[in-house]
Amino acid sequence: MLELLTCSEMAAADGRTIAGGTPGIVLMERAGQAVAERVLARASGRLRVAVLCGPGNNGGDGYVVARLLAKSGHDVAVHALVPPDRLRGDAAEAARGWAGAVLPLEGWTADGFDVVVDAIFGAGLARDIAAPVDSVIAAVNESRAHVVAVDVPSGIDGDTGAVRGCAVEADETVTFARRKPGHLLLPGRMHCGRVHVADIGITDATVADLGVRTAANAPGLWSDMLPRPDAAGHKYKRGHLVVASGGPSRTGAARLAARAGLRAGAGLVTVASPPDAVAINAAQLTAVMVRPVDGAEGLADILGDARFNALVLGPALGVGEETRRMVEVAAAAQRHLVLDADALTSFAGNLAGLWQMVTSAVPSGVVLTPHEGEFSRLFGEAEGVAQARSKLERARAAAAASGAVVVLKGPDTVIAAPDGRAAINENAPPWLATAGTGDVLAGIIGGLMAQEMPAFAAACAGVWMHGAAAAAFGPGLIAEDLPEMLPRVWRELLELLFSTGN
Ligand SMILES: NC(=O)C1=CN([C@@H]2O[C@H](COP(=O)(O)OP(=O)(O)OC[C@H]3O[C@@H](n4cnc5c(N)ncnc54)[C@H](O)[C@@H]3O)[C@@H](O)[C@H]2O)[C@@H](O)CC1
Ligand SMILES: [K+]
Repeated sequence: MLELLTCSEMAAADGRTIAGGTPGIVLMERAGQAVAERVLARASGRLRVAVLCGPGNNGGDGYVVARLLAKSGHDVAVHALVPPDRLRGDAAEAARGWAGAVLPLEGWTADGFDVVVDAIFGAGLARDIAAPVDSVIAAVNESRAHVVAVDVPSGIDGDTGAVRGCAVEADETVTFARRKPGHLLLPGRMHCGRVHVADIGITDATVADLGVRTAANAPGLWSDMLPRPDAAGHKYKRGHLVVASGGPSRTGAARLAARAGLRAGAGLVTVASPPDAVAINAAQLTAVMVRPVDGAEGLADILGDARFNALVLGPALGVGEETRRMVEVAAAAQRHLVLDADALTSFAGNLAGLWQMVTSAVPSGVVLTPHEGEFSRLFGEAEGVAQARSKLERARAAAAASGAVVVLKGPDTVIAAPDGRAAINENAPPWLATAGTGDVLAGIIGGLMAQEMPAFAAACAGVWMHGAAAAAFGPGLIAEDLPEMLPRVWRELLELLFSTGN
């Protein structure tokens, strides 16, 4: 159930289900039933419900909801954007099932309603909201009624999560078959409230046949690729991660990443330190080792030892030629690579160089972990990025343009692979946005890759574990706390794996 369907994939799933013998009106009836159940679940007495219906099938769902709630004894008012005789197909049929009055949507006010059912626009939203719907949405958002959105809050683009002009702020959203990207991407996610997924009879096989490439990031996506504790395990079998440190005044970021890599399960972790920063690093490291490594040449020397199988390059490493050469050396040596921060910025405006570096590292896999600023410096000019309609599409275009797995960070981090797979993360609490947490993320992903977890799976798992660690700690978190929460996250993950028999 982790797949996320675009509006056109959802339409295809509807179409195939209808072609398979389930009439569209039956799907609409089930959709309306699921929404009505959410409203009824809250009812302790007679509710005054406003059902706001648009001109398409989302409005059709609304008429079904209205009929079912009235039948259950609630006081229902239908307000519609167009008169029922202007509806077509299933929506027209659903409207015929509503015996009550249909009042205009224009000028609707929230007075006295306990519940608003938002069935104005769903997957068919095609342009920005204009008058008169804009003032109705404003009235919905100002009202104290409980707002239940059908499929998506009206005004939210289901594919991108964008607000088209203005959008309903729902308390609950009932969607069908699977969630859509717009339920997870910001700002859409903030408008949905709690999201329920209702089964309307679209089978798993129908969804599987669509070849969906987008998923919500959760353990089910990658748990079978997680490194497992092995009784016969040996630290040398769990990889040796190298994290490059900046100069004497810029060493903290590498140590954060290194500790996170160790907690993520890498067998050994070494901080590769400029010689003049070795004393500083050594004074603050215990389980993590430190080794003097002088720039790209020094790195090439130590990579003669095949046991150093994964590297994190970038946190506070410095922007420029030397950093770029270090990245190129590591890529040419075909090590698993996580590139963050300064390593990314060192390739700004040099997409061709980035591509060349990534392709020389193949098949080891390269993961890039830019935040928005680094992303635009790196990929602003890349094919498909400027035209992309959403964060999801931008990350996907960047992965295709670079050949690397791209982790585009933020409250709705998107992880995209060059082959088109993508995942949207949703477990990051707001307090994760604090200094140094990006270094920790790079370290976790590097630690998983050191254990030979494939790049896309390691990136997805790393992002999820990072969010779970922050959620487990709670507010007040600083970056140093994150690695210390990983044992708890591991325990929960492993319990989950054993309980599901994976
Ligand atoms: N058989 C199906 O395909 C099913 C569809 N379902 C519902 O159908 C919805 C999709 O229905 P539709 O494709 O008819 O799309 P919508 O009902 O979301 O809206 C399409 C209509 O709105 C108009 N419109 C779009 N943007 C507008 C704007 N900014 N201002 C004014 N008018 C605008 C369009 O011209 C069109 O008339 C789903 O969200 C879901 O609620 C469910 O009933 C389940 C089954
Ligand atoms: K809606």
